[in-house]
Amino acid sequence: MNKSAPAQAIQNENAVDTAYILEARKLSKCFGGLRAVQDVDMHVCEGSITGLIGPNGAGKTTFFNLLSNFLTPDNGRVIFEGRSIEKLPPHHIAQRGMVRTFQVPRVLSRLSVLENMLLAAQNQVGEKFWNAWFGGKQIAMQEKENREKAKEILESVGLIHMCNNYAGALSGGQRKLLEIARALMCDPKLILLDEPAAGVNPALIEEICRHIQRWNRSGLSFLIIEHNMDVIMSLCDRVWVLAEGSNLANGDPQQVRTNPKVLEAYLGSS
Ligand SMILES: Nc1ncnc2c1ncn2[C@@H]1O[C@H](COP(=O)(O)OP(=O)(O)OP(=O)(O)O)[C@@H](O)[C@H]1O
Repeated sequence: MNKSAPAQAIQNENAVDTAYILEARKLSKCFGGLRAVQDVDMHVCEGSITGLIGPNGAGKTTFFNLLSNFLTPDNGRVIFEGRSIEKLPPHHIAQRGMVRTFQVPRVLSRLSVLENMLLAAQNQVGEKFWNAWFGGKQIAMQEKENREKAKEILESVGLIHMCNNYAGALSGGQRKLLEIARALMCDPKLILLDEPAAGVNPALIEEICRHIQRWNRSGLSFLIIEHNMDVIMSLCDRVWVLAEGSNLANGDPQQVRTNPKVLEAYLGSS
């Protein structure tokens, strides 16, 4: 894991830097006349925790939607582990190892916590599994493995005691945790987290941060949108700043925090 990899300029359209697990090149998206994301470049170094910040309406969630192809970019490329993914459907991107969460967690309220986890595993095995293993015995074996894996992950995030409860009975913070736990069922290499601390009580925020650091130590990379600057400052190696849909700045958290352009963008938006 290279925590102190220096930023390297994006060189030419086809050169791929293998130190970057994810790279966005000139990504753009308009909604009618509104340029929500405009020519945005960004990279995430392998093994890093990278932050994405900016005032409300800066284009952060739209940018996540473009990275994960929940929205089709008007222009630009998304490169994950050296290969273009901007034309792949979201579930194929997840199978390659990049998974995301949402600002408002998308848990299935009327399924149990455990069932929510098992659904994520089905996405992971996808067509490959169903095509290759049509026999009931193999499916049963796979289900047993998934169940064990789900319980292990739930245990590690402190939700195991709720595994048979409806997901709808979880608190807002616990839903965020379940969404991250569900992402782990896909054995990701990179997780995109959209505001993991929003609406979460301080004790649970600390717990979520500790989990993120623990998973990161074991090799998982993160890209995190977050308004809570304490979270960004304590977790991130590098921070990218968007304002009005464009790149404003990037650097280590301290550089970004004291950058006059960044301060102005935030103060100007209040
Ligand atoms: N589906 C959509 N249709 C039209 N406009 C949209 C759509 N999604 C986002 N926008 C607009 O694009 C701009 C960027 O929105 P986005 O949600 O990406 O910002 P954000 O930085 O994530 O904001 P916040 O921090 O408040 O969540 C906003 O002006 C928003 O109103």
